[in-house]
Amino acid sequence: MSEKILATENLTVSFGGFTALNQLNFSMDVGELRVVIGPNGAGKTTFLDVITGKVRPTSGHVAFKGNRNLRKLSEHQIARLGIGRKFQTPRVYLNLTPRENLQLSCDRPKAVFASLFGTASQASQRTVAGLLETIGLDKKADKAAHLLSHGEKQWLEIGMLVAQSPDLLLVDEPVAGLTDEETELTGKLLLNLAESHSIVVIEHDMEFVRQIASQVTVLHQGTVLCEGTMDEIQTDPRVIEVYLGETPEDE
Ligand SMILES: Nc1ncnc2c1ncn2[C@@H]1O[C@H](COP(=O)(O)OP(=O)(O)OP(=O)(O)O)[C@@H](O)[C@H]1O
Repeated sequence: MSEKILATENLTVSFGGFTALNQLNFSMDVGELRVVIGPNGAGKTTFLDVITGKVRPTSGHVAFKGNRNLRKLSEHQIARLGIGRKFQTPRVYLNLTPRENLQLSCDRPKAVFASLFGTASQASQRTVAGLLETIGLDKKADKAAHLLSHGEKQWLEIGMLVAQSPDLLLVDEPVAGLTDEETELTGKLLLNLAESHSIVVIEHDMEFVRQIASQVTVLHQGTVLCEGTMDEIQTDPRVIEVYLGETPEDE
């Protein structure tokens, strides 16, 4: 049996009387890139919130690398176990350069001191140089981050997450507000990272989902409606019905 990086078991989250996640069972293998889609309010963000410890499950479990005891851990402790999350809006230090942002993310908090005093180790300098190339910002490495486009800031933040060597990357709507060209480059970046990371991507842009996804999970009313390849889910009558009789591209 293949090793699971992430598994949820009958995961339920209720906010007062409202059930945002309802007995959700989900699992993915180590090294997998999984895209999670679903109509507005399906529970996608809550799903990420409960994995990262921001929201506590009302019942059920989240297991990360086989560890079912996440419930007792703080958000910070869960992050340190190896889960990195990319929020929709980039959170980079705008007055620092991409190189400095990445240096700060490598091996915190030691790197804060090292990068402030210009003494980053050769190993961390090499890691940063490699990351700058991976995220396509090597030519803009030493310009202030506020001069970057929205897409470039998104890539920088993805690079900052990768600098912390997470085992699992959670990426929430990475192409919202990006140009078509930036969207395509983001897809290439995620596919490149997927060669060495396990990644969950939440996304609405169906063309982008088709570009990156081999396996798609459709959430609806807090539970898994179906899973499969993009071709399988796009022709699944349940998915078509959930998207109110429209094709998922219209979402
Ligand atoms: N803290 C909260 N208190 C009450 N209800 C909440 C809370 N957080 C989320 N919800 C509700 O839970 C449901 C699922 O929300 P969630 O944000 O997870 O959906 P989503 O699939 O990410 O939607 P979208 O695509 O619109 O971002 C929504 O109806 C939302 O209003």
